[in-house]
Amino acid sequence: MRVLASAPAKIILFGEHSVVYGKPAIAAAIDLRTYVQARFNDNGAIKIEARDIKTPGLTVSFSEDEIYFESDYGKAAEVLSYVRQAIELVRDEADRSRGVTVSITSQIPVGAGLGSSAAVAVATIGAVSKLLGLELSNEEIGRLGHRVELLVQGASSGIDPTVSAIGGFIHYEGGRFERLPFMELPVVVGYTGSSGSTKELVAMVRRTYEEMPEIVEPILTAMGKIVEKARDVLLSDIEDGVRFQKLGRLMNINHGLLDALGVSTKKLSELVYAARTAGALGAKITGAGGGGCMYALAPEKQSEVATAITIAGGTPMITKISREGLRIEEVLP
Ligand SMILES: Nc1ncnc2c1ncn2[C@@H]1O[C@H](COP(=O)(O)OP(=O)(O)OP(=O)(O)O)[C@@H](O)[C@H]1O
Ligand SMILES: C[C@@](O)(CCO)CC(=O)[O-]
Ligand SMILES: [Mg+2]
Repeated sequence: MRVLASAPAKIILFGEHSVVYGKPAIAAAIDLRTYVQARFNDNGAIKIEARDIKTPGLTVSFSEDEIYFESDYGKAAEVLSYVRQAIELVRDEADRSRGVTVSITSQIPVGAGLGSSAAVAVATIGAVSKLLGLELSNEEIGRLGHRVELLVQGASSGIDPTVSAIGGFIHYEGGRFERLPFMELPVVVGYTGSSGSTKELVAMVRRTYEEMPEIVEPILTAMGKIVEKARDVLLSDIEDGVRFQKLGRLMNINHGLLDALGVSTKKLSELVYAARTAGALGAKITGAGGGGCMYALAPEKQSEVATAITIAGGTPMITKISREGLRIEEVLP
């Protein structure tokens, strides 16, 4: 038997980092996906084939007529830890005796703030649980995905695996989510081309918080207030033009506060300012930062903003919100 599952990337519209401290956040699934195929193998082991993730620490030396390979197995194992933990959690719930092979292909840039870790965990749990005959709802799979992130990262709010599992638009707070009405948002994502590790960025913010709680706490509180205002704007019965203007202002304030926490980079800020100059109503980091992506809200200006992001040295992506979360694509005997 073979099962193919897929799970989407996400953007955090408002509230990354502060959500780790129990404040609310708003996120949406987008139409980039990670695909995971799971099948049984005969040797009782876990085998992972991750084709589009670079193997770190591989050194190749050439001499006269010989080639030597040296690999840092520790680093390679660390990179696959989300997939491995996802498989282990499902085997703990079902059957540890059967060997499982998992093959991954992904459209989501890694470490870019678009939730690649959550998508790979959720798609793996979806495929392996179906293979092992467990009937889990997408919500339950989102909760298991949160456990994977906690085990690997040490800290995670759970918003990324939740939105990847259930899709659409959500308001998330303290482990609970509320679905927001679906709407098309005219957004452009800008990728800096560099990556940041969510585990390290969350730990860095934690250190700053512990050093200066009297300064960082009000920043996190303000971020939570931005999210509540944004939720009111998203739910209110106003004309789209006014709605986008209000959201744009809130995005710009949220970006400034993320910058104050130290998670922006020169390149991210350049893309943010380039997008605003080209007519975006708002632009901010999305996800953990430290590289990765920003997004801009640009009604009727998406192509101008995409061009400005390219000129500033980034890669623009005009994405759509994905209504669907985890999806079982096919089950073959
Ligand atoms: N296609 C993949 N195959 C295997 N592992 C992956 C894949 N994509 C992501 N990962 C795992 O996720 C890690 C990156 O996760 P990280 O949380 O740091 O960034 P992100 O999820 O892309 O961004 P953010 O958390 O800010 O949204 C990689 O180092 C790797 O361990
Ligand atoms: C930085 C963070 O807030 C969002 C990462 O997409 C981490 C988390 O919520 O677990
Ligand atoms: Mg992640």
